[in-house]
Amino acid sequence: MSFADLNLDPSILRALTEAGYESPTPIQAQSIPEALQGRDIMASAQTGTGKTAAFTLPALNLLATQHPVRSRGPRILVLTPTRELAAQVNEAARKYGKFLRARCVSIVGGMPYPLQNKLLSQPLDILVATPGRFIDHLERGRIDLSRLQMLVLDEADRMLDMGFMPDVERICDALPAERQTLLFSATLDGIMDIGKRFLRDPITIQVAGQKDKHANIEQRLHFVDDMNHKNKLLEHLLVEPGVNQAIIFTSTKRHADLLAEDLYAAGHKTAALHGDMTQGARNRTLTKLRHGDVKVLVATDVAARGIDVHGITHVINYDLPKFAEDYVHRIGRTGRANNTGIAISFASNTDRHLLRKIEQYTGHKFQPAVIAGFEPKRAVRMDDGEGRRSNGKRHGSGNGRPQGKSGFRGNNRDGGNRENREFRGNRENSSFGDRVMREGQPNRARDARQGEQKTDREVNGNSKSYTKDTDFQFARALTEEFGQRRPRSSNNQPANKQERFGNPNGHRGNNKPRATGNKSFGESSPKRPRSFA
Ligand SMILES: Nc1ncnc2c1ncn2[C@@H]1O[C@H](COP(=O)(O)OP(=O)(O)OP(=O)(O)O)[C@@H](O)[C@H]1O
Repeated sequence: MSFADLNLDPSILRALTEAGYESPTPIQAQSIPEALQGRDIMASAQTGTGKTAAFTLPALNLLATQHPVRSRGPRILVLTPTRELAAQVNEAARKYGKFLRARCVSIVGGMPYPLQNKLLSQPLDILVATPGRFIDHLERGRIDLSRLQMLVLDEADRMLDMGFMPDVERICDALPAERQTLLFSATLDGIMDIGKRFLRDPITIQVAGQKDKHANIEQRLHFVDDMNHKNKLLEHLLVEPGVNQAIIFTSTKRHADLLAEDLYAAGHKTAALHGDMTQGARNRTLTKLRHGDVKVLVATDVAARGIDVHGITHVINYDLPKFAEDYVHRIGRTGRANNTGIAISFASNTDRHLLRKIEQYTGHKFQPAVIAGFEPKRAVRMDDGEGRRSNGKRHGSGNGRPQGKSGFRGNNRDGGNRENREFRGNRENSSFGDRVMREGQPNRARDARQGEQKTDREVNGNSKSYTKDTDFQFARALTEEFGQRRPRSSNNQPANKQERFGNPNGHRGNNKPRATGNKSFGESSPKRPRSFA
């Protein structure tokens, strides 16, 4: 099938040819004809399979016909759970709607109101928004909904998880009842109820069951003894041939910052991406990732959601996600648009319950892999319902020596010959990530210091303290900011990991580069923390 068979407006076909698209992906081939018929749709497909175009193209096709009502308001509203995703959808709509001269605007939280007010006062066709900021503008009477024909709920599963459904309900109540509604999600599990509430007689389209998904992503698992082992393995993996760009996921924003700083100091073009950064900083980091100026992104779940960057060859789960759905979204940052990718997860024996949840969700059974020179010292237990045990599958050349194209310095997990290590000066006897490691382990001296732990305001004038640490707390912060939202139940878990861990240095962020001594990875010297590339 070709795009020409889909009955799309010629100006859209021209834009697709210019984008280099030859034929529709399965989700596009199935959704576009139904959407063009005016049907409401609930659709799910694997990450990276072109869901954005699956709803954007029929939405744009509406614009080829003039609306009878002459007003300025949007004809299409796309709601996304995150700001980054909104920016990406907006960009895609502009690309595909280039020859239609579609007027697309993105309105998200964290950006100044005056500019958004100005954008909303101009005539527009497609409005891409996060629910909270949309409601803000709606309540202030800044959005004219009289022409609205189509609502798209993108990443509906995530909107549900992040507690946006009450907002979505309020928005749906305000929209014309005669609209068409398209719902796209990575999974339809738990979404059916939403379909009944917000869609009219929807057709359900599911491309590949959960078990068939991600065939193009090689999923590896490495058992690790401790943080030190994890860091050595990470150092090794990042310099393996074939790594173009990588996203490393950590469980906390604080750890994302620390790991990014240390990787940067080790010579990797690294940046962090998480919800404590300003939206401007998040956008700049993503632009650098897109341009290849950032090679290693250390991110948390919310911030990295939906990132579509072609060069990402590797996803590394430095910490396993707490929710199996997040695993699927993480690994989906690689292997996009028919490419292949590698997803590597680190786990210890205490993570087995998380592994089991992921296995149940994805239908993919992990076979622990071992890289020569990086074998776990503790016996690996991969128990499942059948009592399976494994000591790990050997991965790599198996010549007994660690691999890596250059600068390997990791086969020395107990310290050993530290003179040859890169981190000298004030970082003697440490490897990158050691601070992350120290933060993750019990430390009496540090615990004793906890009472005097400083906030960032005290240290560097930044009002953010790192006491709120997980993405789910970020979701909660959004809830507090915009009212009404219902964070998922696990938000109520003991929140303050970071408070428990304390801070080994008593403070952070003095913005001074650390001495890095002989670097083996790259040449540049660190100049500042956080946005390092
Ligand atoms: N028909 C096509 N031919 C070639 N490339 C395509 C086609 N459709 C989409 N793409 C490209 O595939 C990539 C992934 O598309 P998209 O971001 O829409 O995936 P997705 O399913 O929404 O992923 P996620 O669930 O992770 O957000 C994009 O870079 C897009 O440009």
